Amino acid sequence: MTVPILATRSLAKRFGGVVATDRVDLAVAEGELRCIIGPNGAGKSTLFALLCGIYRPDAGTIRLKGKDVTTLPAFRRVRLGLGLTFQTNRAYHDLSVRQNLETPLRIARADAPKDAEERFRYALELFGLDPGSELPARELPHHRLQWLEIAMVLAAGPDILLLDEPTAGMSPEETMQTARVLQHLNRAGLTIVVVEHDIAFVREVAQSVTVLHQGRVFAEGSVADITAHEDVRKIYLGRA
Ligand SMILES: Nc1ncnc2c1ncn2[C@@H]1O[C@H](COP(=O)(O)OP(=O)(O)OP(=O)(O)O)[C@@H](O)[C@H]1O
Repeated sequence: MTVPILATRSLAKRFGGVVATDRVDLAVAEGELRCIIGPNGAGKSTLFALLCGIYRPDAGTIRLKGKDVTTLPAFRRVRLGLGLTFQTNRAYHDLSVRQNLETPLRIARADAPKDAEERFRYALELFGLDPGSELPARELPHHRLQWLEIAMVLAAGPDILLLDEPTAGMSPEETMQTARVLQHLNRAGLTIVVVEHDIAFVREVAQSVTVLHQGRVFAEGSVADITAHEDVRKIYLGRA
């Protein structure tokens, strides 16, 4: 089997007496589009923070492109090819769209994948973002600001995109458009992992889904498998 681009082994994180992440094994193959879902308090945000390097795990390991990154801070993981977007938008609101995009382009990774630039241009086109726009980012509507942030991350040439609830605060139409763009980018070769609440979005994009519940991997499979899974339905209804 080829080495997964992102993998965890027995990953665990507790906060006092609360086990937020409990022996999580995750293996994301190159080229995959994986959604990580789960009901409130399932441990999604904690897992995301562990994968980014914001939290240090209490136990277990994280490998990125085969390299053990468990103790590496976020910026070192980004240099290795992890592209990150958070729930709070990180674009510079006082800078123009052009300036926001130029900054990450200047610091693009020297060993970025060869088609990274092409993917970035493709994303701009799909999102309808003009890289020469002098409009201050703060004047963009919320969904376009989120798209700008994804484009900024792509400008740096990641091998894998890790997104935390990218459609939070978007209308159903904006959510579906975001889903379609991520699908296109995935078909263009980008590996994408999305932590997401919105089931309609997950149905639209995911090839594979990991369901967390009480910090553990509760179920894993295709969208069809997961949506038909009786116990998954129960945990969403709070009955498991
Ligand atoms: N910093 C923290 N201190 C204490 N407990 C925490 C902390 N962060 C998370 N937890 C607890 O860990 C568990 C998992 O929380 P987490 O936020 O990761 O879940 P989630 O799936 O992202 O939930 P939501 O969908 O509501 O955001 C919860 O019981 C939560 O209360």
